[in-house]
Amino acid sequence: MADPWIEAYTFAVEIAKKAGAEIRKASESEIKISTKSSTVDLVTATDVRVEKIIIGALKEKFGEDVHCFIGEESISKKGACILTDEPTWIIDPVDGTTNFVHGFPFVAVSIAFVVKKELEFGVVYSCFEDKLYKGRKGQGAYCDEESIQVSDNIDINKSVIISEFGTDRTPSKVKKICSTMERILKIPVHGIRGTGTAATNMCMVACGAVEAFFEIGIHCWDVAAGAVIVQEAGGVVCDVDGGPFDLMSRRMMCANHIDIANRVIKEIEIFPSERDDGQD
Ligand SMILES: O=P(O)(O)OC[C@@]1(O)O[C@H](CO)[C@@H](O)[C@@H]1O
Ligand SMILES: [Mg+2]
Repeated sequence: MADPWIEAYTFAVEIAKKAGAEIRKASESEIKISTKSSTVDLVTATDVRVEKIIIGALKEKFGEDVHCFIGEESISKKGACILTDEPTWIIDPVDGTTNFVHGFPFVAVSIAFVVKKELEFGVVYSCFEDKLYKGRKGQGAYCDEESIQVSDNIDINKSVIISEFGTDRTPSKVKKICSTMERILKIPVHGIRGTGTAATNMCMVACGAVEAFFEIGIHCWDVAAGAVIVQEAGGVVCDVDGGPFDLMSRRMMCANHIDIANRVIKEIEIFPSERDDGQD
């Protein structure tokens, strides 16, 4: 049977690179900053413009009303993200906006494609590193054209874990995030890192640079593409309580091996987070 999504996969790689070039060009001019859910949840005109470029190119290529779209900067204006069985693009045009504003060189374009609620493929372009990560269901994961695999280290005491502080400054949440970081450090692990973009963090798991990444408070557009790439690189993706991964839950754990995931999960102090789809 012909591969129905190969053209979409190839085009996603092409448009991610074009979007990355736009981000690099925009970084050379003054960046005007606005805020969203909190004073530290930043958005710029580049986020909005790059998302329009990506969605516009996809609609031109595949037809105006053929696919559905969940984009960070368009959806957030309308509220809940409703994922149907229709072929759907899940897009974060600039993952790591704070980094983009500060010139911290980890900024990713994240494009995922979901069919019948199944992740079909994911593309993450780290545009200042000029590294293109991609993964297709059943067809492996790559960085540029090189096949990538998760780390083979299953000794937690020899692991590096990624997590983030997020953009919610509610004191009770900040306390739980910091306490979780302290508990993980004291396992002990070799270190805790964070690039400031979930998509790139997941690619660090996929290419074996770290053993695990988890975060509560991310959105579907931050992790959809990375989830495919980690799974296709031989890793596991689940909920922060060890249950099945739920794309709309705004929480995620990914790791090179279930034993590492479960060991880190023991230290996570979970706090509630509204779902992307608005369900309870
Ligand atoms: O708003 P952005 O930049 O698209 O994404 C937000 C984000 O970069 O912030 C988190 C850090 O807490 C990341 O995990 C997540 O990807
Ligand atoms: Mg973003």
